[in-house]
Formats: sequence, C-alpha cells, structure tokens
Amino acid sequence: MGKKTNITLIGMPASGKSSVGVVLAKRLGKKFVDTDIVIQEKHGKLLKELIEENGDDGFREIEDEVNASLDVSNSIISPGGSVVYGQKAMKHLKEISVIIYLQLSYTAIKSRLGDLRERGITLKDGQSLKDLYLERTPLYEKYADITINEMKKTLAKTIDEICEKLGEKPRKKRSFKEKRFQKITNSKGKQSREKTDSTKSNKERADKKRFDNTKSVKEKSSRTRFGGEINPQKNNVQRKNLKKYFKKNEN
Ligand SMILES: Nc1ncnc2c1ncn2[C@@H]1O[C@H](COP(=O)(O)OP(=O)(O)OP(=O)(O)O)[C@@H](O)[C@H]1O
Ligand SMILES: O=C(O)C1=C[C@@H](O)[C@@H](O)[C@H](O)C1
Ligand SMILES: [Mg+2]
Repeated sequence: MGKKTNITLIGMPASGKSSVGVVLAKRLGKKFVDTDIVIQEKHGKLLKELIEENGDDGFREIEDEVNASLDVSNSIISPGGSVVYGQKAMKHLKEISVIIYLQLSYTAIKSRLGDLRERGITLKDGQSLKDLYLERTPLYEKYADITINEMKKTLAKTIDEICEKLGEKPRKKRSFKEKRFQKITNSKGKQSREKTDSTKSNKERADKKRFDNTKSVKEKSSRTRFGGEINPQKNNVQRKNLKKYFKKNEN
C-alpha cells in the first residue's frame, strides 16, 4: 500500500464517492478523477443514455473497460457504484490504488437517492434497491483495503476519518475561542482578544464601523487643532486638553 499514490472510493450509489472524493483530493493535494465523467466524455453520451442503449450488462462492459484502462497517478478515483462487477477494472484499480469502501446503511442510501432510473442506476428487471444493496455489499467488502462507516457523519468527519486511517496528519482544529476571537496587540504590546469579523453580528459590525469612523474624525480634528501628530499616551497634558475639547464639542 505504501507506494500507491492513488486512492479509489467504492460504495453504493449516493454513498458519497464523488462528493467526498473531490473534497478529499483538495485536502490531500491530489487530482480528482470521476470515472463516470470519463465514460461520458469517451462515449459522448449521458450515463442513462448509455444504459438505455446498451442495457445494464452492456453498460457494465463499457464501465469495466474504461476503469481497467485508467492511467492516472496521485489521484482520488471515484468510479460508479457498479464498478465492482467488473473483474478487469477491479484488478487494475487494486494494483494502482488503495481502495476505500464508503459504507452506509440501506436506509441511509435509500433516503439519499432520488429517482433511481433518472440517476442511471443499473437495476435488473424486478430487482429492488434492497436486492441491489445485498448483492453488492459482499463485493465492496471483498475489494476494500479500508472501510469507513459513514453513518451519522458529516462529509468533513468522513474525510477526517479517511485521513486518519491513511496516516495523514489531522487538520489542526481551531478552538471555539480561536474561531470567535482574534488576538490583537495594543500599542503597549499587550495582547487581548477581539471577536473575528466573520463571527460578529450585523449590529456589532455596524457599531465597530461607526466607532472606527468617529475615531478617525476625532484624530483628524485633534491633529488640526493641536498641530501635527500627537501621542496621547506620552503627553498627559495634551490628552486632558483633548478630552475637554471633545466633551465640549460633543454636547
Ligand atoms: N455526510 C455526507 N457525505 C457525503 N454525501 C452526503 C452526506 N450527506 C448527504 N450527502 C449527499 O449524498 C449524495 C452523495 O452523492 P454522490 O454523487 O457523491 O454519490 P456517489 O457515491 O458518487 O454515487 P454514484 O455511484 O451514483 O456516482 C449527495 O447528494 C450528497 O450531497
Ligand atoms: O451504481 C450504479 O449502478 C451506477 C452508478 C453510477 O455512478 C453510474 O456509474 C451508473 O449510472 C451505474
Ligand atoms: Mg459518483
């Protein structure tokens, strides 16, 4: 497994091979190859058109051929859910990649899937989704190097778990405090925290803008009145005068 730079995701349709795959590729700095798209490109037709024209078995031959001739490196490969029926394809993918099975319960798959035919799933006449699930599960298990149980996990959590199993460094988790507040250093070099802009409410953002505007107007007018740059921290007399001036002008 050590020398393989590709990763192939297998699992039922809607288990997330494509959606997890593309994010995983970004996370690991790899390329992303969706072999459903490679098939469409190569044949100039939609998957469901290819299934309608060639039947389920004909489509699986096309799928087997395309996946078996995939020549990629440093990539996340996301094939269609039916790739596991293709012996040539699976032999090749096993040779060039680490195979990860995205496992999900039948109920979860059913609720994620919409119209099965519209999605282009290869179902034999009279075969239900449950039949398909039971038929494919042993095949996914047979080819998997790593299995990830996705139940009740967000996409991000699934990706974290894949990285963990691959021995990749975990993403540095920022604490709640770090997300909500940024460190600021005042003129005396003391550090304190201020809410980050993205976590401020609209009212807080508006208040800060008003405060910043007032501050800059005050600074400007103080420079004009007392001439040149001032340093209120060093010059107490000037600071007192300024305070008096602003008090008088604000009322
Ligand atoms: N935690 C989750 N992780 C991944 N996908 C999720 C999650 N929750 C919901 N989804 C949804 O499940 C669907 C997964 O679809 P996706 O096309 O990625 O599956 P697939 O395994 O590539 O299917 P196919 O075999 O048809 O190519 C998407 O609509 C996605 O938004
Ligand atoms: O699971 C399936 O039967 C399929 C899934 C799709 O990704 C496509 O590969 C094709 O439409 C068949
Ligand atoms: Mg897909």
